[in-house]
Amino acid sequence: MGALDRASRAARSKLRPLLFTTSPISSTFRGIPFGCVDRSFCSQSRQNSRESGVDLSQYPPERIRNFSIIAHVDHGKSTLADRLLELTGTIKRGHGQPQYLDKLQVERERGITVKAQTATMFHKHKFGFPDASDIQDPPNFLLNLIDTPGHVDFSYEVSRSLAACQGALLVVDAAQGVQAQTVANFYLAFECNLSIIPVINKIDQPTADPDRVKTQLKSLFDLDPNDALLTSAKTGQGLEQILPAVIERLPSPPGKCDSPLRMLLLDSYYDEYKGVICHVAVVDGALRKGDKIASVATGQNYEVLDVGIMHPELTPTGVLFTGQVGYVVSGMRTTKEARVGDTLYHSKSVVVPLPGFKPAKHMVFSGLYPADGSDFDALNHAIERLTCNDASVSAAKESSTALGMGFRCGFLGLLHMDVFHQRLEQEYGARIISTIPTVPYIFEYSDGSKIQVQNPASLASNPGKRVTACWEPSVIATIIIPSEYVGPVITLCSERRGEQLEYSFIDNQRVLMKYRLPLREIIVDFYNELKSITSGYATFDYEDSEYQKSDLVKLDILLNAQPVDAMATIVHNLKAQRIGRELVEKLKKFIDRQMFEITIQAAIGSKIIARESISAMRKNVLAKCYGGDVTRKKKLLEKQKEGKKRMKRVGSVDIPQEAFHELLKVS
Ligand SMILES: Nc1nc2c(ncn2[C@@H]2O[C@H](COP(=O)(O)OP(=O)(O)OP(=O)(O)O)[C@@H](O)[C@H]2O)c(=O)[nH]1
Repeated sequence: MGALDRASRAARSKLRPLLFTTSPISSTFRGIPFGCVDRSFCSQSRQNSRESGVDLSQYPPERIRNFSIIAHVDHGKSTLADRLLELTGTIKRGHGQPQYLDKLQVERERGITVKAQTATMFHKHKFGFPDASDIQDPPNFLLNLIDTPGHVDFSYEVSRSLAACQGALLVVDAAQGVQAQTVANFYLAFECNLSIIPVINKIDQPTADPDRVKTQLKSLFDLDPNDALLTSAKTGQGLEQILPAVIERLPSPPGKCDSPLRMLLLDSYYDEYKGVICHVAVVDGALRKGDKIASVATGQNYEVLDVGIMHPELTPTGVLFTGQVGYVVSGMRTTKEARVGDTLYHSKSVVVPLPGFKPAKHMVFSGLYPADGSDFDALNHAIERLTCNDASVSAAKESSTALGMGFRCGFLGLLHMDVFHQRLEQEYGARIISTIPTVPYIFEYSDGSKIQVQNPASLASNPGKRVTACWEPSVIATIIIPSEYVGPVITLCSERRGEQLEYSFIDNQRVLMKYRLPLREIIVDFYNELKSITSGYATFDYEDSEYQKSDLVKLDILLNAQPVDAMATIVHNLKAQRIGRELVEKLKKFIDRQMFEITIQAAIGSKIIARESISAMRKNVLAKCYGGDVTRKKKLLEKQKEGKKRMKRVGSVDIPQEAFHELLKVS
């Protein structure tokens, strides 16, 4: 029985009372007039809770709802978040910037969310409050919305966001229906015991079929079809139901106002002026500017220099109370201090640490080197800063004979790796060379010792020791496709050494298949190929599974008979010949002719399995520049010099940056 089945069974047996809280008003605050809850809580804090006109003392836990928006990629999370921010007046209608919470350049360029973003909204909720004065009063609810990424590589962001929430809007595209990441995200929320409100979005589309989606929600998750809200984030239809449903169906945060402070560190990023800015959820107690706080993880003490909410920009409030989500600046300067999942508390108090988060599991490793060796310090600085905002990346220093000093980095997937590279270049101006991505293999030697290999180069022949066995990580992949594409998908999975575990219809048109696949086989190009053979209709998600015994070999690339450690890779024996040939051909295409002949070889141990050569020639950039203009000649020579900077000299051979990039694409 697969993990999904287990979770599904669990869902069916114990979910019902948990998820379908359909009563209009939760008894915790039914009939409590606004402003009358826990007066002592309000009065003790009023003096310093108004830094920017926002009085957080008006929002005890009963008046707070923390919720995430989760969905498959492109089902409309960020657009829906925009509409909710507009509805509550948090941002102006027609602010001219769609997907407001997708702030990173990489998110805007790729049209995907990669970082979860929190925004605090204030909302006046009238329904169910018999006290008429309540309606006259200012907004009576504080809502923290967390927009999450949809792509499988960023599910760590999703699971961290869910830890700060008590509920989630599960958004499903009315035309596409439930997709692979809808399933994955549902179970993430389910495991966190969140209450779920199903939202069927994009009902304005001509092909929308909300009834079919309701049937899927019922059959897959046992969600009551009557609980689903029908919306269009594009036209605004049905949106007015969302916030009342959030307030009435989701529980308030459970913390204790009069207990010592405990804050969960959710996320952080580095700001040039303020240092590290931490996003926190206040689980118990209250935090004020000037307080002395300590970290459970590092034992270090800090003074709170600034504290506030994301509304949606940083808005100082001077205080955060139980159940609220906001930011804290406390003079932390490095990532090593701001540990995601850490518990922060008042220095002199004694607290039980919060459970924190499971450490991120790195699925893909690759070497990152400065394109120009002298930029190592700059790259070091950039990685240090960026890992502060993306705690799921690991980075350890390593050195390569070919590329000099660099880092071995661990990522959650290939898209994650790609996005990290792009952010390094865009946000920090770093120019990098990355080596062929690899997965963490396990090798056993004749003396019985076992090692995990994250860098193929480190698998150097070990004198006196022979490799006796090896294992590779596998995943359980969930693929949802229209039934007419079943044949090609089965062929693709078999070519990738997959083993079918499940085949079932989720409605009368679509099939859900589960495969066990070696992780190595899906990290490069599997998703693209799957999309192309199913005309874009397939959706795919995976969870890691156990290690499986495998027949692996180290494939070396040699330039002029010298092995290039940065180009070594570990492959399955059966595929070694083809991959070796492809790597050699790619390199031949990208390496320019030089003053001497270059031989490129692929080898397993001492056996050469593929060979190409590039004949000698000096590239004369001035060849077509007949006669006269000396400035034009100078310009061409300058350009050539600039181009050379982007080359990496390995032995005596200059290799352009693109050659390394191209090698990443060989599977
Ligand atoms: N027709 C229609 N299009 C919508 C609706 N909501 C969102 N879209 C469009 O769907 C596309 C994806 O929307 P996003 O809000 O970026 O989706 P997302 O789920 O946040 O995407 P990721 O963050 O990449 O997972 C955009 O082109 C939106 O304009 C809707 O209700 N109707």
